[in-house]
Amino acid sequence: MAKPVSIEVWNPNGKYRVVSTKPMPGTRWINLLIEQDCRVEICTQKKTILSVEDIIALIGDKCDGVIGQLTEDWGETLFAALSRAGGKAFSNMAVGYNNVDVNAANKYGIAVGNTPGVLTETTAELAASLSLAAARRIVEADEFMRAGLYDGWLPNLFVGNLLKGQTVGVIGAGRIGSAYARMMVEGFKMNLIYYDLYQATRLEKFVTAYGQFLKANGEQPVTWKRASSMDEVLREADVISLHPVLDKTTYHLINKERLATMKKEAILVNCSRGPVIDEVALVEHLKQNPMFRVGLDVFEDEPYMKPGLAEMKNAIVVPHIASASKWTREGMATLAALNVLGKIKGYPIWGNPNQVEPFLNENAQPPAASPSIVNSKALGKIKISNVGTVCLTISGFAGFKALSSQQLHHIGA
Ligand SMILES: NC(=O)C1=CN([C@@H]2O[C@H](COP(=O)(O)OP(=O)(O)OC[C@H]3O[C@@H](n4cnc5c(N)ncnc54)[C@H](O)[C@@H]3O)[C@@H](O)[C@H]2O)C=CC1
Ligand SMILES: O=C(O)C(=O)CO
Repeated sequence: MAKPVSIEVWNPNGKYRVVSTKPMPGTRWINLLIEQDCRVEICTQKKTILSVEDIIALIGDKCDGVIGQLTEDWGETLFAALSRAGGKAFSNMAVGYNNVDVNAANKYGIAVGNTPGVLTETTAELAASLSLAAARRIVEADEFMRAGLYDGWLPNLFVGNLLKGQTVGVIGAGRIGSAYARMMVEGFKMNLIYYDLYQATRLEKFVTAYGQFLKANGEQPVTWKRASSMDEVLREADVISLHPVLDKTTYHLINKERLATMKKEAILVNCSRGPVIDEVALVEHLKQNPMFRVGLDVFEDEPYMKPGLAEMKNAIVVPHIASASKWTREGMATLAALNVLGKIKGYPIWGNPNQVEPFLNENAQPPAASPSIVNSKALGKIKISNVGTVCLTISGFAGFKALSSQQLHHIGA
């Protein structure tokens, strides 16, 4: 039997019971829920990662929906418990949902939400920060300074890499990978090589246009190339940033053999998920190649690092903070809450999870829709088309009913 968990309750008389497994930034998400007759219960237990038993205790006998975290194991056991409690909705407060067994959720008819878009630029900025910090050895130099070792300017002190004119490689050029690529190309005039299962057309157009602009101004134009294999990126790029989803196809994408194909002085950045890199192989590679550098936000056995990593001077390690800007974290909380609310209220699903701005406008009511439900197709949920209607502010289900048939379609229909 799990110990009782401590909770904070908002709007105790609300009709729908929504549980958040963690306090989340801001209050807008709470207000949006209580305005719609939800009783909001927030777990305030001083324990960073809640166990399945803890969460079962939180769900209790009656629960309409849960907002959870990427550190939690949302599988058969939890979805069965949520279903028994009458729950119909779960949302991760994260865009990645590799901690969620979506098939198990489908089995119980539970909607699974995530929070795309609002963290794109923030996460890309951290990847860019790690790239720069690694290229210019900022963490090593900072430690040196604080240790009182600086006794005067020297021609060879902390010499790093110039990014301008080098090649940036992106693996997984989706929302975040493309945003990172744009930052590195525009900010540092790097050439781009990327690998993704799909063509990143907008990104290609951006680099082409920027290259033309530079050329027109008498500068060396930047270039882009879509690689036909990931290995091509690893061989050619000077800085490589990983941004794919974590699934069976990307587990240990970077392993001993692939590390060996990279340039000896390359920089590798990971702001996706830890298991995309074989971290044991990485530690060995860092030991053998002191000029090879990494910037890591995520770890294979998070929150732990593989033995030896913490001692490596050529590794910069930060604790999974890539999405940690105030605006983004508050926005993630809002999207997660609205995903759960949308299902409870029977709203349709927003048609384009890449255009979530209307949900984030603090001066307007959010659209009556769930911003992003990843298993909408399996649940046969109605999608609302927001193409060209990003300012749509229908309020309530009646507004949704009033939409024309062109604006609604069944997924897969
Ligand atoms: N460190 C952090 O705090 C954060 C980490 N993330 C991670 O970043 C991931 C990506 O997020 P978004 O860019 O929003 O998702 P996205 O879905 O827009 O992009 C992922 C891209 O990976 C590509 N991809 C999938 N399998 C691949 C493969 N085998 N090889 C190459 N490319 C492949 C997809 O085609 C897609 O373009 C999330 O799933 C999450 O795990 C996201 C936000 C913050
Ligand atoms: O959204 C995600 O996937 C995260 O990793 C949280 O920042």
